[in-house]
Amino acid sequence: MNELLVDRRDDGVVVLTLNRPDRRNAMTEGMTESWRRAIADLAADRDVRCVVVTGAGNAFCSGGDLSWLAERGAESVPALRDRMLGFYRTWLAIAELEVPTVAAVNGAAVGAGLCLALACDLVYAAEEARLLAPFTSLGLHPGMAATYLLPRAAGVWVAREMLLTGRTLTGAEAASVGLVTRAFPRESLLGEVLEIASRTAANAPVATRLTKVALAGGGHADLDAALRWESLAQPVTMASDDMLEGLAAQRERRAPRFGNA
Ligand SMILES: C/C=C/C(=O)SCCNC(=O)CCNC(=O)[C@H](O)C(C)(C)COP(=O)(O)OP(=O)(O)OC[C@H]1O[C@@H](n2cnc3c(N)ncnc32)[C@H](O)[C@@H]1OP(=O)(O)O
Repeated sequence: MNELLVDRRDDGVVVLTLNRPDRRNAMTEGMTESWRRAIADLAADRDVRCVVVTGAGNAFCSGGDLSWLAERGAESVPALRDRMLGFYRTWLAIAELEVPTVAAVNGAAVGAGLCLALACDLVYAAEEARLLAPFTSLGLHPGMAATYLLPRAAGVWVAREMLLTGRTLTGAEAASVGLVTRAFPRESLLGEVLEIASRTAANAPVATRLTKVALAGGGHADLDAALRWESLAQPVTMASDDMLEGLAAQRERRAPRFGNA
């Protein structure tokens, strides 16, 4: 079975579906390798406008495959360090894509699976989805940038509760504390996300890529850095045909027809 499904839609949206529903889409080495190739392909493809990540079946992703952890073998700490760094970097390469990325958290998002969702630019969850990061109850230090991604998304108090006590949030609770962008009823989640992704994909590609890059990682560190970036990036878009097309479309009350990235 293909553990990662890649669906390229006509509107420039690509849907990546983690596909091990019987194991709640737990990450294996095979899935990780498929992910590495898929992200590299997307990074090189100028026709891609937006990437959606979701899970097959009733879960988003249950994190690292527990059977791999249980059968850890005799690997040394330095060897495990290299392996884990490679694992984290492969999955979090989604954060390096220049196009907007959207997580559709259709069900449980656990540990590294939750971090994968939080590495996306927008995160929408099913209201009843369970979101948790139970590393320490498994005897593990958090990984997959959990100690960075959770406080950044939800603030220190919620992040500490999730990482120290193992608190589980529903999708609705996660939306109310700002851990995710918004929650939808499970049955309408994917439709809503595809609609949002399609709208995002219809915006001017260069302006969208530059905006995504500016916002990645939480935005610029200070006012001056933001002004310096914007005073370079905004003129790039002012000089583009896309801006003329956007203005004409607004004037003529029609949808814009933008060029390629
Ligand atoms: C380096 C990375 C570290 C981390 O990511 S730490 C976090 C590790 N992940 C977890 O601790 C999650 C463990 N799983 C769960 O808590 C639950 O599952 C869920 C909340 C995700 C879903 O619950 P439900 O829908 O009730 O499913 P179910 O009956 O618990 O599981 C169905 C089958 O899926 C297997 N499974 C679930 N998660 C994993 C996993 N992470 N790795 C390997 N297998 C998993 C189960 O064992 C079971 O299997 P069977 O049907 O044979 O009993």
